[in-house]
Amino acid sequence: MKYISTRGTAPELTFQDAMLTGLARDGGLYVPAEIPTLSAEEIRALGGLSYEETCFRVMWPFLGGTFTEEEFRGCIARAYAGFGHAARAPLVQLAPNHFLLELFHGPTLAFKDFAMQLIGQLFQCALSKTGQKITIVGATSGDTGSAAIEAFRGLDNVDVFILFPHGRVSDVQRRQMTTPEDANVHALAVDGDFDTCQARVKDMFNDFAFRDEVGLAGVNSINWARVLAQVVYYFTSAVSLGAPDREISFTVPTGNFGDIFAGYIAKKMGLPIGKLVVATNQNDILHRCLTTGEYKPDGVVPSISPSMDIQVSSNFERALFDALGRDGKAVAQLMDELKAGGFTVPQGALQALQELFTSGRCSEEETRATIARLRETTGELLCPHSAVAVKVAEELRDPATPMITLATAHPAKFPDAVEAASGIRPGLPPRMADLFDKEERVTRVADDLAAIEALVRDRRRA
Ligand SMILES: Cc1ncc(COP(=O)(O)O)c(C=O)c1O
Ligand SMILES: N[C@@H](CCOP(=O)(O)O)C(=O)O
Repeated sequence: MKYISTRGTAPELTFQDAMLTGLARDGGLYVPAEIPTLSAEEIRALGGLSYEETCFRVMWPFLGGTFTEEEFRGCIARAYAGFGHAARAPLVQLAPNHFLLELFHGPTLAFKDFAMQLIGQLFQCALSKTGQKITIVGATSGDTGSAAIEAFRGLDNVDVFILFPHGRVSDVQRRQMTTPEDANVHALAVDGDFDTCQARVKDMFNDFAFRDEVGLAGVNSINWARVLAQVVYYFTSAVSLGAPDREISFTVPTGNFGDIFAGYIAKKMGLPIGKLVVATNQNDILHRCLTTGEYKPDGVVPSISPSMDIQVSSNFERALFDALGRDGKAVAQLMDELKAGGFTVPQGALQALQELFTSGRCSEEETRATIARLRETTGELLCPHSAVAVKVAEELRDPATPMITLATAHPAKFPDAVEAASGIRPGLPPRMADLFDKEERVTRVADDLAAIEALVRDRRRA
């Protein structure tokens, strides 16, 4: 199994190297050269299996011998042992043929834990063999950062630097990143928005001298292993509703396009997915692009679903690569145009994307109203991101096809927004009860690549 870059000129890598490398050296993202498939019989056989066993069967064909079966099973077992629900990703019914996939029972209460807990284990397993020491840099709009810190804190051979937009994450999200005491984790509050943070992370990867000096690695969804681990819950949930013998649709609250791209991979692997619905908040660049073909970022507007406040959506590049017939040169050209302000998706590629993805947008008012209405009618208290998706799913779903809407975070991560909408203030689980009593440790940084690199050099342990 080989991994290739979406821009076509970086070296082909194994799964392990793609995982430890993060961004490709030509600025692209790694994808498998070919997508392995599961037959209808193999998918049917997933019925009734544990989350962990499904995880093994779905991911194993992508690993290409990087880990032994025993090592990989051990990583999976350790990754999900700490989840607060026996099913790991339980489904609850909202309405006839409309289901919510609760992805917030992991240690940091967001869907990021599914991939981050697992790649934390996979990194440790790989690094213990190579003896390498690495520096992880990550950008977050709130959830990736805390999940990464939780997965990698306390490790001797890994330093972690998380860039988050100053003043634009919830208090719970910020404290999850700033209160761990471990010496190997560093929360950096950047003057800017998430796009600024992600751009600086990519700049660090594109500065080869720095990259090689500090042994840079990435745990954002630019890392293929992150996306792959998120494919699993599409299988567990669809199979529990009758796949492969009936078609299932999904609605995904979308920002960096990683989670919905995992759904697309599940479909390519053979899972019969009907609609894949991209749900955006008022930062609706993906909805506009899928409707008109124009991709022109015009500034992030803060919303009550802050983790989706993104305009430069990393994984869209992976979807474009396939829609453009895997033409790395064409992708590189569009990405150059993006740097200069924006691009127009060529007609054929747009049509290919529109055949795969449907999209919708949910306003702030609609998000609040959906939180309140769902609480009243179903008892389910949604986080604002999940509410965006529920609203869009309600509008776009076909009543005859089961729709699974992804609930990506626990409402207690956004207590102010949820309380303002529903009158109910969601509480954190008892294990996090002291979050607001702990001391915060955070460094405020300007949007200045040289200064950020200097800080990383200075703080990482020799
Ligand atoms: C709670 C929540 N929902 C949705 C999203 C969007 O997911 P993606 O960036 O994979 O599109 C994010 C951020 O990634 C998030 O943290
Ligand atoms: N919403 C994310 C943004 C980063 O996404 P990633 O999936 O690329 O790590 C966050 O919460 O940080």
